[in-house]
Amino acid sequence: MIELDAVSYSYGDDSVVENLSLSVEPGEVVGIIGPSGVGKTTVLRLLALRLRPSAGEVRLDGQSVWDTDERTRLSLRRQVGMVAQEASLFDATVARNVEYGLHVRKEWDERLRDRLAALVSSNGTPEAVHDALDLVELREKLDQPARSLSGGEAQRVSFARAVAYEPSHLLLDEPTSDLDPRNTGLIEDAIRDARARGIGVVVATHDMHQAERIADRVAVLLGDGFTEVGPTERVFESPTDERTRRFIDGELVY
Ligand SMILES: Nc1ncnc2c1ncn2[C@@H]1O[C@H](COP(=O)(O)OP(=O)(O)OP(=O)(O)O)[C@@H](O)[C@H]1O
Repeated sequence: MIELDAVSYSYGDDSVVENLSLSVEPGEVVGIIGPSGVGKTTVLRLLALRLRPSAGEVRLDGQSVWDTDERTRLSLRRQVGMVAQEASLFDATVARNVEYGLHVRKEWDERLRDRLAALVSSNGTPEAVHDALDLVELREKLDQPARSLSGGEAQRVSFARAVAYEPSHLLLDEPTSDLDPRNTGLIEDAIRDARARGIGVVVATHDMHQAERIADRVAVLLGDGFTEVGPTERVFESPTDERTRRFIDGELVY
């Protein structure tokens, strides 16, 4: 479980979020919804253990991440996968791109090296790569150069790369913002599959309908903090906070 406990963050003197608390359990999808520029990416980077909060505590499985030494923190960080808003694939095949996540782990983790050796299938591509590409329905593109993919396919490969090394948590920043309905549906299905595998998923989105479709719980980020965190249906149907209600009803314009 990842927990933010009364966390604040500032870029220089500019405070972005204050006193945020949120926990993400294995096997649940949490939606972070809020208008553009409110700080959703910042919250994801705090959850990804990449930004050190200016106040408060970030814990992974009960361990206070910023109170450990750097080596421990790096190993904790490798348990958390993050997919940025823009797909950033390198100029190689789809399979090599997905394998990349495995190699990063492999360098640092001897146990995974052994496991990978056992998993390599007959054509030399680790089974985890096939499996991850199946999740986004792109196995047939294994040998295709990544540069030849459509935008939607590239997003799906980025997703596959992040799940390939089986993170305990997966953080997705606007995963479908530029995608057509079919690619959006495929990514949303892959999110549900990741949840079924026990991964704790966080999706930052300004698309409230998407949050309604896929999130078990939502955290509504307005101003410098969460106005409300709770089960999706309850928050959408009967928000307890007046600002949440106005945001959901489209009355709050940013
Ligand atoms: N590296 C940075 N240095 C200074 N300010 C930053 C930096 N990154 C983000 N900000 C500012 O912090 C605020 C929150 O940004 P953030 O990217 O977290 O918002 P967001 O909700 O993810 O936005 P969007 O939905 O448009 O991606 C913005 O005002 C942004 O300009």
